Amino acid sequence: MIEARRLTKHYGDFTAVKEVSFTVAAGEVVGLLGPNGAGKTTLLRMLAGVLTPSEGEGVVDGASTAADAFRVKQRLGFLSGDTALSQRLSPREVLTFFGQLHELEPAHLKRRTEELIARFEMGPFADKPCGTLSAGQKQRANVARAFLHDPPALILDEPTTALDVLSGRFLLDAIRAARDEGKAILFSTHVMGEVDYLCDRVVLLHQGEALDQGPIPEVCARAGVRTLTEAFLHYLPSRSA
Ligand SMILES: Nc1ncnc2c1ncn2[C@@H]1O[C@H](COP(=O)(O)OP(=O)(O)OP(=O)(O)O)[C@@H](O)[C@H]1O
Repeated sequence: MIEARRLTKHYGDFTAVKEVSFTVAAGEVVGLLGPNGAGKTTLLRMLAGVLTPSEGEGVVDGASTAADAFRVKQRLGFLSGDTALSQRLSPREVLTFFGQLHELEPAHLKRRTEELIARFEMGPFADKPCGTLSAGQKQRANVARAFLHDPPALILDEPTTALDVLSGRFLLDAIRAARDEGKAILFSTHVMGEVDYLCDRVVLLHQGEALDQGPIPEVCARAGVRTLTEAFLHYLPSRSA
């Protein structure tokens, strides 16, 4: 459903992502893990079709990010780390605006907007200008926007950023529910607890390279350790030199 095929990104002489390949199947949550600067955002932006790879390609639901970026945007919900909501519009207006861009039928869009406002507990602030909302409230609106057109694939860049423990848990449960509906979900994080709670498989990224990938027990077993944090530490000394 989501596929990275030898994705590579050079910024001048610097290689931010190097020949990374993996897949995310329908009904699966894959965690992209890596320390600051590992290349997670760069990789996710290439897969979402908003950043052109230097080499390789991304595929979402059969559509190539290079050849068919429009279809990729139809089939994908993308939560970007730097999404800025219009300061003057309310979350309800933002959802309506993006639903119109996705050409959702008006009655369906209205129902879907109400459903997401209820599901993400946005009622108390749904009609306030986004410029007046807290970071966590804005993040809920952004997540609702990614879910709006009910895409079969979701790419979420550090979705729990700015959320308190309760809101974060609430979002992780929403991701699980989406997985159970058969969606393919790829999300990035450096919070290992989220990964244990949510992920069927992980991709460990460091300095632009995939160190290992697979189900958590297998990744840990290959590194000869018990936790993902230890798995990272196992690989890092030889790479950071
Ligand atoms: N436009 C750019 N020009 C040059 N270098 C860039 C650019 N964008 C990102 N980089 C570099 O590429 C590397 C990977 O950045 P990226 O934002 O993908 O990492 P990340 O894993 O998402 O980090 P974080 O967890 O801190 O958000 C970093 O060294 C960053 O400085």
